[in-house]
Amino acid sequence: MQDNGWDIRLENLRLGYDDTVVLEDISVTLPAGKISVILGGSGDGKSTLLRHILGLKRPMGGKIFLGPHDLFKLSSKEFRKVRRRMGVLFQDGALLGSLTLGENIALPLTEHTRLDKATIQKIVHHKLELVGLAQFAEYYPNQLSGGMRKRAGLARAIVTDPPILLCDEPTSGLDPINSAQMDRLLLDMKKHFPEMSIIVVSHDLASLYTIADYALVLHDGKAVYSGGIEQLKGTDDPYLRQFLDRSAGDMKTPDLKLGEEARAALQAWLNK
Ligand SMILES: Nc1ncnc2c1ncn2[C@@H]1O[C@H](COP(=O)(O)OP(=O)(O)OP(=O)(O)O)[C@@H](O)[C@H]1O
Repeated sequence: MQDNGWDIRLENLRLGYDDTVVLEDISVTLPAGKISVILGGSGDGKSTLLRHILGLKRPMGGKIFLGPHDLFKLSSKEFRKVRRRMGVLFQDGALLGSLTLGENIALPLTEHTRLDKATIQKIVHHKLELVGLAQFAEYYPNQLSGGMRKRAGLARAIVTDPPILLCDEPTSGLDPINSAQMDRLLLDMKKHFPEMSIIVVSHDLASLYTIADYALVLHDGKAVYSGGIEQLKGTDDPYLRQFLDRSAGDMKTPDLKLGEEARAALQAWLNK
């Protein structure tokens, strides 16, 4: 299976659940060797798109190509093979509490490969080094901070050197220092794996400006922007501007008055 540079190509995608269409007309290529950030407001379909790219759900229409593979045309054996070539960093790191960090990170290799123990240990150590956790291999997840658990989740996601790395809200729940560290790590991943397609679902605009080469913005069931980050920064599209400037647009706080009578009654009760 050729692993070099898997672009993710979405062709005329229509995604949804039962009779409800969530996203339509999505035709975008998320390029290999770049960090693409998928942005959108709550409920705009980011997780839905991620779920489909992961092959967990079949599109209502259109195609998803991962590198040369037309995801939903593969035989079940090929499908499983392709799935294994996707590293996923889940929001909470998704580590198993009963296993040490080293064992957690080794898991995809012990489960899916016949590599010998010494080789697995070497790979695990290398990945832990990449995320700055080499000395914590024997620790259990509950002995680590949230930021460290996310970094460990990243080490596990890349343990097989996958051509595709999908990260779901990698900075959510992290303080600014840990968020900046995670951004740095994702940039390091790009350097270390120059052909990897790194896809990040995020709400975090600071992180977007730091890590993204490419952005896909979802809104109202459509891709309202797909392209380079520099063009996005300079956009004069009103929705995108509002989104990027985090403004509430022309929404105003309504001028509601409680009314003298109610205010007086409240005051009287407070003074009792
Ligand atoms: N399993 C499901 N069954 C039916 N509808 C769903 C399901 N999951 C999500 N939806 C609907 O699909 C739409 C998009 O949801 P999705 O979770 O993809 O948005 P999101 O952009 O990831 O939101 P958030 O940022 O809040 O996580 C929403 O209207 C949601 O209610």
